[in-house]
Formats: sequence, C-alpha cells, structure tokens
Amino acid sequence: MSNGWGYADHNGPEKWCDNFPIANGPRQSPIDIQTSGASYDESLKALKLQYDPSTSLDILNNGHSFQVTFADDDDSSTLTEGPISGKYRLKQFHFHWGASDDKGSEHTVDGKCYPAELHLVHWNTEYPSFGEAASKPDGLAVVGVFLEIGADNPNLQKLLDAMDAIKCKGTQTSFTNFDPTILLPESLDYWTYLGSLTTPPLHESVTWIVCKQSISVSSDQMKKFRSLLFTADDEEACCMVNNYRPPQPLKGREVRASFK
Ligand SMILES: NS(=O)(=O)c1ccc(NC(=S)OCCc2ccsc2)cc1
Ligand SMILES: [Zn+2]
Repeated sequence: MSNGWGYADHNGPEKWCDNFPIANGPRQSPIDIQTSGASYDESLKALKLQYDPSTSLDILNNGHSFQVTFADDDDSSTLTEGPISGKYRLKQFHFHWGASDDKGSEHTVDGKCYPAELHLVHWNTEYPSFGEAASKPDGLAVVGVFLEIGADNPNLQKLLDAMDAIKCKGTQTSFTNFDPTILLPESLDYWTYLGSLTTPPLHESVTWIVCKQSISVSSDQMKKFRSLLFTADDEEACCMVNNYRPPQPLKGREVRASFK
C-alpha cells in the first residue's frame, strides 16, 4: 500500500520533507500572523471576488479534505484586485479542521487557533491551467477564512448535507448552483503574504490572503465535518480530523494588512 502523505505520525507534516524537501523552504505556509508585525499598506486594494454559482461542479472527499470543484475554462468565477495583479480563476475550495474545537486552522493569529479554516483556491490566468500555475511564484492566490464556534451557520448547510454522500476517500457527488460568496465574512479586511501550498507538493506559488473576520460554525456542525473519513470504504475507518499543517517559520517575510 503506497505510503502517501497524510496527517498521521508516520506520514504527517513532520515527515513531508522526506519526499518534498521544499517543506523547509523560504516561503512555506501556513504561518502565525503576529498582528503587531503586520504593516498597514494603503496601496492594497479591496478584494474583488466575482463568482458564478453555475460554475460549481461537484464535491469530493480526496482523502485529505473535502473540496468543491469549479469549472475554470472561462473567467466566470474570478478574484481580482486585492494584493494581486491580473485575474485569477476559482479552481476549488476546501477546509482544514481539528479533532476538537480548540484547534484545526492552519494559519493562527497571535498564536490563536480556530476550529477550522476555509481555503478558496484561485490560479493566475497568465498561465494556461491550474497545473501550470501551481509551480509559478505568482501562480496561485488562496483566500483563507477562519471558522469560529458560535451559532449554527445556515450557509454551511448545503455542504454539511452533502457529506453523507462523500464519507469515504474517493467518493464524490454533484454539487451545482453553489455560490461561495455566502461563505465569506461581512468584512473583507485581510492580511497578505507570499507563501506556499500547505499540503504536498508544497509549491511556493501562493499569494495568501487571510481574512481578519471569521465566519461562525456551531460545535454540532463541526461534528459533521469530523464524520468524514480519511480512508476508502475497503480500509479500516479513520476519521478525517486534524488535517492541518502547523505554522511554519516566517524567515523574514513581510505580512501586510489591508486595514489600519
Ligand atoms: N491548502 S492549500 O489551499 O494551500 C492547497 C490548495 C491546493 C492544493 N493542491 C491542489 S488543488 O492540487 C491539485 C493537483 C496538483 C496539480 C499541480 S500541483 C497539485 C494543495 C493545497
Ligand atoms: Zn487548504
């Protein structure tokens, strides 16, 4: 059985450098965002997220998280402005979460962990495809949104309802007419820095855009995330929890804030 990467002791973040030496590179993600070290940059524009719900295709358990994939063969769902130049197309969104409500996010803020983090993954249309863009220094832009324990979030319900159909690794189901805009917080104030994919292949190709404001999720809704499995239906069941990489060294990078 291939010993692919994962989040267990034998194949987790501390072992990724064995097969992906960039894991110890100069611009790895996530990071701890130390708010006192973030500098306000008045030249940063507001994020412009324009998503067409008809581009949502399906929801997949890929054995590391669950992701909703979007048609990206035209500019129907894009990210522009913000810290980036040009136009980036939405490819997919997914989440990272913990085994309990006290952990689960990848980025942290002054050492604070959140129970989950949403990543909206976009690729630079300067390049012909996601796969081409994924290895370029300006190839990707990921918008990160923290989930914080509070009231039930009705905007997560369609995702939660689909989870019964994608319990095991490799399962997927149609997931159409979904507008990811409903997952964004009211304020789009953000921190931004140059980083990487937070899972192998860990390409240092991501402009990270982390929203300051979180969205809510209830403890019960988090339990539904934790009902997913890392494993396929013919394997011993292993709950999909703690699928997050811990913060990585900043190595002198600048973190800018779009807000005072
Ligand atoms: N957690 S993350 O947002 O940094 C993030 C986003 C995408 C991916 N990887 C994807 S979508 O890979 C698709 C396969 C691929 C193709 C070229 S490089 C990887 C990994 C981590
Ligand atoms: Zn992610």
